[in-house]
Amino acid sequence: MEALRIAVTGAAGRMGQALIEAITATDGCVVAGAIERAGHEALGKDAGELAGVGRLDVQVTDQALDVFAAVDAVLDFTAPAATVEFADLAAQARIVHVIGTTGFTSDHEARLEAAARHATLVRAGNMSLGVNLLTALTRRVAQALDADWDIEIVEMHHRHKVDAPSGTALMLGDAAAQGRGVLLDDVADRGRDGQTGARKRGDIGFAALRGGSVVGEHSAIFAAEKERIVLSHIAEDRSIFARGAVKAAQWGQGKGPGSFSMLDVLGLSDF
Ligand SMILES: NC(=O)C1=CN([C@@H]2O[C@H](COP(=O)(O)OP(=O)(O)OC[C@H]3O[C@@H](n4cnc5c(N)ncnc54)[C@H](O)[C@@H]3O)[C@@H](O)[C@H]2O)C=CC1
Ligand SMILES: O=C(O)C1=N[C@H](C(=O)O)C[C@H](O)C1
Repeated sequence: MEALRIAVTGAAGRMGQALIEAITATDGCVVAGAIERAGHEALGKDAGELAGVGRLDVQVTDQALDVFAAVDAVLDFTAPAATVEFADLAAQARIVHVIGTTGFTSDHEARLEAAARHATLVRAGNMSLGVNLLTALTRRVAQALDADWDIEIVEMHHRHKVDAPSGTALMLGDAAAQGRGVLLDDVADRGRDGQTGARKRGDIGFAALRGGSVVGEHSAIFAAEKERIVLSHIAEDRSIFARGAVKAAQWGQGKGPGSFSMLDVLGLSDF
């Protein structure tokens, strides 16, 4: 059987390098393209050497269209404005677009939905097995409890992270809202400062901490009178996200077009 040809966008980034490593470690998958933004110092370098896995004879390029035409899937952990452009290219090339990027606005979301009419998109604010299981558990717990239980989502990440709340925190908040049968947009409290007034019953609150090299920590807290349930996940290494993304690329072959989640990939949609 032919190897699955996978390209990585943002190849020089923290996740880009973890993705190159994960692809090379997966039987039946090869790195067939590596993309960086125009002007990046990594352009022209070997993608394998950049990621510390040895020479792969794949040069980092900014010519995304050429790369997309020659691969079966692209793993994209970059930035929202870049990802919506890549989604259009993936739709043209009819390839699987695995999107790990976070921080989308509602305009970006609409563009991704449009692209999904032609492309197979697999999207998740977090691609690890553990967080997706936590997401399914959060929905179940929220379903079992009434609004006497206040829900708060707390996350901590490294000092370089540019979006807040994290994509994972929003996934957990959305799961909690679904469990409660409400829309997250109607109940989310995303920033408290000053004279906020008392907590509103039914709100889902978010708090984001930033510092050091923390890979990613998330808790969904259910707080009632005199008791609390805390569901937590701690990411110790970016390889957990990268492994999930490679699995999504494999799963997406022959599927779609459409927009899928990691819960679909992991068979947790009905958990
Ligand atoms: N869904 C998940 O499981 C995870 C998602 N993420 C998300 O992935 C994204 C990237 O995170 P990091 O790797 O930590 O960031 P990073 O800043 O280390 O890497 C991003 C890379 O994308 C490149 N890039 C930006 N615009 C580009 C363009 N137009 N074309 C090509 N490359 C471009 C940058 O030059 C950079 O090398 C963030 O949105 C983060 O939240 C991160 C970890 C796990
Ligand atoms: O930026 C990161 O690093 C991470 N981003 C994702 C998020 O926004 O939740 C996933 C993970 O927590 C790491």
